[in-house]
Amino acid sequence: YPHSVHYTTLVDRQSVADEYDYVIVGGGTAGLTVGDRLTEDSDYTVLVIENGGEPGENPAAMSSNLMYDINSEPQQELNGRTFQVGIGNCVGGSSAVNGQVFLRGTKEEYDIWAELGGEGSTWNWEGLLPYFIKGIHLIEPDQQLAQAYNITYDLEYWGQESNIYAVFSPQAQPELKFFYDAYKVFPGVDVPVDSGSGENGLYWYTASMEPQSYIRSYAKTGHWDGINRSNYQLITNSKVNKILFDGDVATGVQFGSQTVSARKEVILAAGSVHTPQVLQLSGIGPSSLLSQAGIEVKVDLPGVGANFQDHSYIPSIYYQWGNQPQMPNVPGSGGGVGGAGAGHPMLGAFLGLPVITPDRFEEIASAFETQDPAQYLPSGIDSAVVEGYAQQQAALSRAMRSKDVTFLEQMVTGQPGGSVQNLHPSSRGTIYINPSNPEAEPIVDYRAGSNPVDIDVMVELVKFMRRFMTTGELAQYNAQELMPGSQAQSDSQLADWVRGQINPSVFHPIGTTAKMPREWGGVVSEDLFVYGVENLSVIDAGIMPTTVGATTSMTVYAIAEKAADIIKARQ
Ligand SMILES: Cc1cc2nc3c(=O)[nH]c(=O)nc-3n(C[C@H](O)[C@H](O)[C@H](O)COP(=O)(O)OP(=O)(O)OC[C@H]3O[C@@H](n4cnc5c(N)ncnc54)[C@H](O)[C@@H]3O)c2cc1C
Repeated sequence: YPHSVHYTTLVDRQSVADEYDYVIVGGGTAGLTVGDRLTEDSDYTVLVIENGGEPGENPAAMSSNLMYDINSEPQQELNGRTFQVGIGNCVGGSSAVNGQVFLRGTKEEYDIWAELGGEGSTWNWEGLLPYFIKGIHLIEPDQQLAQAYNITYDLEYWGQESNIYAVFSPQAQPELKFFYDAYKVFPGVDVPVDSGSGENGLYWYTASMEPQSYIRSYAKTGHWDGINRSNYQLITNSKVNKILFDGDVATGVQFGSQTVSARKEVILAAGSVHTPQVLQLSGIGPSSLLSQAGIEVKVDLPGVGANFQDHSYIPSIYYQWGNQPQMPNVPGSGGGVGGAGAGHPMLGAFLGLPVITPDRFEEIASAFETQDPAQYLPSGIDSAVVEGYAQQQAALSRAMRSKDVTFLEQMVTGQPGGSVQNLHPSSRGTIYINPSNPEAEPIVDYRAGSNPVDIDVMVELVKFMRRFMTTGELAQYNAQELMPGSQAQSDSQLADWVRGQINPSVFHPIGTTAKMPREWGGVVSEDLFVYGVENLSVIDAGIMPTTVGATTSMTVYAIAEKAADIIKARQ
């Protein structure tokens, strides 16, 4: 693979030019994707400014030396616990340290983005699918393994051009086929032909890794290494402090004691946690916060840092078999392949609320739908943010009634029980600068469980696991629940238990610079321009107005591919 050779210029501070066409803040997943695409045209120059350094080859998931050290505020509704805010701090950003689980959401989930964007929005499934195809290169699975395990796929949903790879693991475990067979016949569970078809249910999925070597495939290997273009430059170990303006026009950025100008645009790709910080430090954000921090207000944009969402999960529900099941007679394969996702072919169940809780989904949806939208948002939050939440409430309560919007993700490990994830939390958090030390890490508050619907949904996810483990195909194995166990039977006992168990982050932060109308608390427009100023865009995970039922990196690549086309079209 040619990209193991490093060609593209890594500049040092002395050799940064005074001016580029585009200055991209953050050399992470979205930043490098867009940097690569914009410099395919040799007429345009790009400087990417990255806070972290360069990782070595094949960085391990969650390498602490490649990550920020940030902890959340204590979570009141989760018994006051605090949580690690995981984000990559290196070239490649979070794609350098993530778990490599490579998934996309369902059609309905992306269609909600268009609905929240306004009439004529192209940020729907149909408008994003070409960018999933452009952005991701699928490598077909080993055919023998595919046959034995029912690993199906459809090349219609994938491309063959990108240097970002989606690869089926070469390893196999009969235990997964055992659970596959049990899930397949569970009431309401569909089996789409491809994990990327925009449908949910039970499917085998890929990991972001290189073909053959199975090392990490990420923004650095796909969009930086081996690209020989003098118009594509990257400076590392450089933190952007703020955006520079001439009137309302963004003209460049300041990093440390240095500045650099952008002839065409400043493009923010610092991720969901730091892009709002850079905006707030530049005077774009909620005016009350900025005044508290002593920052002159350039644009009162209350949505900056609001609307913060992440997936949440319970790490483990423990079972042991009463009667040990016989495993199916399919080929297994040995170890020896490194990297997340390489350990076994990856299998998951992705299910809508009507499948999870046929008896209660309607009650939960109507309770959510009829809430006063301001009731569970931070008190005193701007009315535009409340209006945006009201719009989301309408869309998400409909989503609760659809089996095609994924609320539960259960990654199948081959062991009984396991983790359950809620992929559509209703609570909304905030990421704000610390008014007494704005340049320090921002204050991250998930506000997890602040909307009680999230506790209800998590209780139903636990009850679903119980139903799956003890009825239908699996009933004959007489599985015994060790945790939560017999102490937590009633819904209210389960609610107490989940408050002590929920982790509010699967490291998929989104929503803090949402693409929504300004009067709904949005921060960027349909063409990704920040409201109230010119020549300033955001292209990272923060623009997602609502979560999708999937890990986020593949969606970030698709967003970035689309963003690159949008930006090029305005040249
Ligand atoms: C531990 C972990 C596990 C994950 N697991 C998975 C998974 O299995 N599957 C999956 O699909 N997704 C996973 N994700 C999520 C996914 O990787 C992210 O959603 C996605 O990569 C975010 O892309 P981004 O471009 O928005 O931000 P990032 O890729 O995080 O890029 C932002 C970049 O901006 C830089 N930056 C920040 N502030 C500044 C500044 N002021 N100046 C200059 N540079 C700055 C950062 O250092 C970083 O490099 C995981 C994430 C983490 C952290």
